Amino acid sequence: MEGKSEMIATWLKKHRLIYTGATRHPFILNIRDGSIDLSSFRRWLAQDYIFVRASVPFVASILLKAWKESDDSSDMDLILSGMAALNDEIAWFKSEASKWGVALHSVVPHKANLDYCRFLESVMSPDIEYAVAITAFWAIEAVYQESFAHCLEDGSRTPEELKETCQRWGNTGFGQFCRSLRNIANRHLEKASDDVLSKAEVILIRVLEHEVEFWNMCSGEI
Ligand SMILES: Cc1ncc(CN)c(N)n1
Repeated sequence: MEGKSEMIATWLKKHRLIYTGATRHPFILNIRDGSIDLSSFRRWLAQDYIFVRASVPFVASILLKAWKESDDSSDMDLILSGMAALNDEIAWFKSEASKWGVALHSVVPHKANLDYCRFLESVMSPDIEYAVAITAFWAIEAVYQESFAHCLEDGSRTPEELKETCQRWGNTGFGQFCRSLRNIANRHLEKASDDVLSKAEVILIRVLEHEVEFWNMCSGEI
């Protein structure tokens, strides 16, 4: 096995194609170039609300794993701040939905969303090691950070009414949060057995696949 000190960088190089597929999906490129169909945006808003609610027990399970398995108490502080961010996110979705005329209580989850939520639930199992689960958490957050930050870069023509959404995940504070998660994941992967490393690599690929399917669903492609 090659050097274990920056496993995430090694895997991102190896799986660059799917990573780019998740972070530069047409749904995001259409926000960035201003051609997004607003019915796709509404679909995203409704479906992502369901996903964010399912993320709460997922992040809680990681908090529990950190408490049991981590040698560094600052891991818990970071994960707890991620929980607090989810609380804000849920409130934001509610107010954004009322702005866009989306009735959140009557949203039916699409298959890609159900599959992704089911996957989250599988990672909550106590059998899944902390290093594996934190790798999944990092990947889930990093895809949104990289995607929405791209919509705010110089040269983007993101519609004014979508800029707040892009800021939510594309801001530098969230970027720092993702870097800290990545550092924690790397630190635990460095000490992990080859068996755990293989599981973490597979989980990373699964997250990226689910993210692509999620964007496809929002674009109305499935
Ligand atoms: C599908 C998806 N992936 C990631 C995130 C960022 N928490 C999200 N809100 N939704």
